[in-house]
Amino acid sequence: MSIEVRNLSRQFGSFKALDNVSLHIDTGELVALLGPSGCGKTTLLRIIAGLETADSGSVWFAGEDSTDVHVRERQVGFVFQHYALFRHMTVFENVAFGLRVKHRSVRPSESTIRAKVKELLELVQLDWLADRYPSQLSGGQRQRIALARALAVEPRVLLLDEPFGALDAKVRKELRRWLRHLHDELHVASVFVTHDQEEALEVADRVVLMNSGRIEQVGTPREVWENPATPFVYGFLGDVNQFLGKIEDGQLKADGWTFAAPDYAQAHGLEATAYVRPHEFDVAHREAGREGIPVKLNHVYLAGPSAYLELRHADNGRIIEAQIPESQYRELNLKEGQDLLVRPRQIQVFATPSKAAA
Ligand SMILES: Nc1ncnc2c1ncn2[C@@H]1O[C@H](COP(=O)(O)OP(=O)(O)OP(=O)(O)O)[C@@H](O)[C@H]1O
Repeated sequence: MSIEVRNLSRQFGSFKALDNVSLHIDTGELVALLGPSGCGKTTLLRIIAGLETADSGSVWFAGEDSTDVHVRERQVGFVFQHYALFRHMTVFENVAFGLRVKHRSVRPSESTIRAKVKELLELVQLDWLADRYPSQLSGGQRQRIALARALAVEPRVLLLDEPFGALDAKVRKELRRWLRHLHDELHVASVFVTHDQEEALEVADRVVLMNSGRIEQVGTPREVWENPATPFVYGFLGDVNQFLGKIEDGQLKADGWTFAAPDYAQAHGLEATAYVRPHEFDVAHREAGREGIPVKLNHVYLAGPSAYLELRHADNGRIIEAQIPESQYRELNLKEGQDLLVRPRQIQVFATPSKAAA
């Protein structure tokens, strides 16, 4: 079932938690809401679920206006970060709960409930834990049971709020891959909230980047990573170097380097910033006739297949961070204190927001 939200806004007092948010999610899509703490991710998820109401805007399920449909009738399955299972119930009874509390007229028979729970436990690959209590499970197992419980009522959409937030890095990684498989099997529309960019980029079909109650960009992981639409997205998805300067004739001059800025061909004297990711620099020794930004190698940090170089601009002392393959670091025979040149391979220029708006 597709989900659509149109022009949603929500204020808490004078604080705008959501500011005119519109989004469409297709059946079968797994979408990540990604952004810093307090940007409105959970509020958006809760409004989609029907747990929270918007001040204005609408929520559509399968093309039908569901803004005023009660949470119970929306057929959504939820999983929250600290979604406590019922401690006094076995795993089996936890998963059966949503079916047992159905109104008598629609409640399945006991044998149907038992078959359904068994099937769900097999789906989350934990059927062997049916008789255990939540306290006898690991964190990852508990989250999978919470998912099985959410799925018991056959939700048409699955909403997950930081479902793996409280788990350690290794378990998180396993569970997010597993979620991806499960989602594909179920073919529902799923939305999950995360502030972990790696999690969003690895698992989701599309990523919705949120900031201060607004959507900054929606795209596939590749689109948002390769073509960040705004400075915020650039900064949020990984490390980035910034070069501040002024645009003249479609070029940004900053830190002794000329950055192409074709989007601003007509601008003159406009303040702007070039963004360069650490791995988008070529690094070379300084030689006569070779062009680049002159830097000194301050410090090298080796981490597995990559070498992280902390470089200091030779003229103004500003720090530039570069990342090169460890093999290249060895080939270049780099030593701390050496004079080097760096050349940006890929850049993006954005006008400084306040000036652009003026
Ligand atoms: N019931 C409420 N009353 C007042 N303010 C609220 C309420 N719910 C949320 N807010 C505020 O709205 C903003 C957005 O909250 P929300 O929980 O949606 O953010 P989030 O992006 O999910 O953050 P996090 O990643 O920290 O969970 C926050 O500043 C929060 O303090």
